Amino acid sequence: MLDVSGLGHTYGSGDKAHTAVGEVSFTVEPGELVCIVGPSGCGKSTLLRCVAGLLEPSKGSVSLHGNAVSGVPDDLAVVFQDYSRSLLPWRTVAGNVEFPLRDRGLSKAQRRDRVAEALSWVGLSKAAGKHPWQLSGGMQQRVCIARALAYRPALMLMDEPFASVDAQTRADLEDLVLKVREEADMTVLLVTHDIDESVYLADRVLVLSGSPSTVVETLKVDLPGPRDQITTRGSETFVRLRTEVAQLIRH
Ligand SMILES: Nc1ncnc2c1ncn2[C@@H]1O[C@H](COP(=O)(O)OP(=O)(O)OP(=O)(O)O)[C@@H](O)[C@H]1O
Repeated sequence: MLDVSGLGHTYGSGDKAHTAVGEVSFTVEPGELVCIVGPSGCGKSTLLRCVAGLLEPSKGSVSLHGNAVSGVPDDLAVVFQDYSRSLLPWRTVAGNVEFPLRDRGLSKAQRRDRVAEALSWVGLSKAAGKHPWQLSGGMQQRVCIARALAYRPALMLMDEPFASVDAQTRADLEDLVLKVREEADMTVLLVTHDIDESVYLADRVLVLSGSPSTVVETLKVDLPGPRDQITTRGSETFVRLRTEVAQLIRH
């Protein structure tokens, strides 16, 4: 579905040039959940912004369904870390989720059904009429996830989506992503700096080196489903994989 080939990005030029992403190649297959993990500042967000078409890479290419990405593709939704700046404060929760659907060629009834379905996936049906500022941080991030789901993108990109919420909410949101990904048959590419989170969520973990980043290793996560915060994280396979990722990042 997604093919990233020889992608690199340099900010600035001349003396001030800074190469954030060296050369990165990978693919994501339909239905996969792939996590990108790497040391702080290695260029994870830069890479994701290039994949999203928000930033033009200095070299290499990105293609979605075989079509070169230049500009933000229609078939893609992004969930950012900063949920408070992602939502429109003057619109209700339902209004925020509906907002991107206006250009999808859907009738009013279809839009209403999609909003109701997405809000029920994230457990926010009862908050449909509230405004973002009336919700907790975790609930606001659930609205952002619902908005992405209602859009039904071929690919959902998530940039450190749980970094700004408390530990318990983070665990709940991780499980929410695993659940809705099954229900909505989503393909997800998620960036995180949290090694445990990457192993817990992913089918494959892509480990990046320090900046200018390259792919150090791609690890297949052979953990059985459904995953569970306590038993999965306590399993021998989980501990082996998280140790492997930690060692790869350290080198
Ligand atoms: N707009 C910009 N102009 C210049 N340099 C930038 C810009 N955005 C990011 N950088 C630099 O590029 C490098 C990679 O940044 P990026 O945010 O992609 O890394 P990251 O791996 O997502 O970091 P973190 O894990 O800390 O969020 C950093 O050194 C950063 O300072």
